[in-house]
Amino acid sequence: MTISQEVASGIESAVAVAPVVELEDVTKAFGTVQAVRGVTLSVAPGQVYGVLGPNGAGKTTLLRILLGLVRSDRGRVRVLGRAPADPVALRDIGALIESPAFVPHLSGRVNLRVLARARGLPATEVGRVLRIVDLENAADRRVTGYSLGMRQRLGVAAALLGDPSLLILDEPTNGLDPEGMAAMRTLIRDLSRVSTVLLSSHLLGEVQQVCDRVVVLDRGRVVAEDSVSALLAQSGSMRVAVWGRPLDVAETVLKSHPAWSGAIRTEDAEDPHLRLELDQDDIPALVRALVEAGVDVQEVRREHRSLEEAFFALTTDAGSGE
Ligand SMILES: Nc1ncnc2c1ncn2[C@@H]1O[C@H](COP(=O)(O)OP(=O)(O)OP(=O)(O)O)[C@@H](O)[C@H]1O
Repeated sequence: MTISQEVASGIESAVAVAPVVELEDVTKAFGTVQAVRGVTLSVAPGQVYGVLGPNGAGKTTLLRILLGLVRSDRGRVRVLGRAPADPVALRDIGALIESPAFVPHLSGRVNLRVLARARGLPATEVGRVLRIVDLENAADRRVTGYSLGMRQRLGVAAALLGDPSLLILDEPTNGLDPEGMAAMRTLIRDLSRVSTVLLSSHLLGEVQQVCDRVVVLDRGRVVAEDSVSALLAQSGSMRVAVWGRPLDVAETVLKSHPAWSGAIRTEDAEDPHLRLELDQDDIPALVRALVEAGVDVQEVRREHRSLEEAFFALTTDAGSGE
């Protein structure tokens, strides 16, 4: 490789990995309320990135900072390599923040046309985004007759006008029924093939299913920032269910071991077994101890904690230090 080729490929890879969103020590207070406290994170291109946290955690404030709707008090914010509200960056960002506002007595299509025209986009854009969100059949009906799910999809369609490379969606599944949620989830995954998606949610199951990476906020602070799988893996203990005979002996063995003394026998008479939390992956040691005590181990089942449990562990731990 010549030096110029090396430089070119270096530039290419630098561009390829340049974060879409970068926050460094970002803080925002509203009077005495510290909405966002020292948040640092980075969103890579093509990711579905979740901003997760309970009510009041600072999720919406964070998204509003990215869009330049709120100014941070401190810290560095870069969106698509530019400052928030930079017109060049804004042209390449689609956003759905809180409930989308549409003219209710106009059709979905006309609402989108108005928005497209205001942004100098061709009318063909409207057909394109309606197809993506699967609203073509309802496009000529008045928005007032739309279900909440349809309105949310219309909101996403509006955000998609101009084919942005970054989509910011605030609670996109909020208020939707399970069917609407599933449709939105599929849509978000589809969209992530062409755009980076940053979404906020307090619905952990949703985030677990749709996001590649998440930041967990609690009272404005980052309590975790990682891939969903890593967050689940590192979230401490896992739960294990043990079937063995005689179960009394198995119970005595486990209860006499300091790390496993929390084992409990299930109430289920039809399917008696023991359940316990393990601090680390010490299933082999547990099986060995049981076998050495003469227990026939029939089954040991590992139950992964959900992101929900991991999340509550994180936010509870964070709160206990205050
Ligand atoms: N414009 C504002 N003026 C005063 N306080 C605000 C303002 N915006 C947000 N806050 C406060 O900042 C904190 C974080 O609010 P934010 O809306 O960002 O949280 P959230 O995680 O999006 O919560 P939710 O899930 O309830 O929407 C809250 O205590 C909220 O009351």
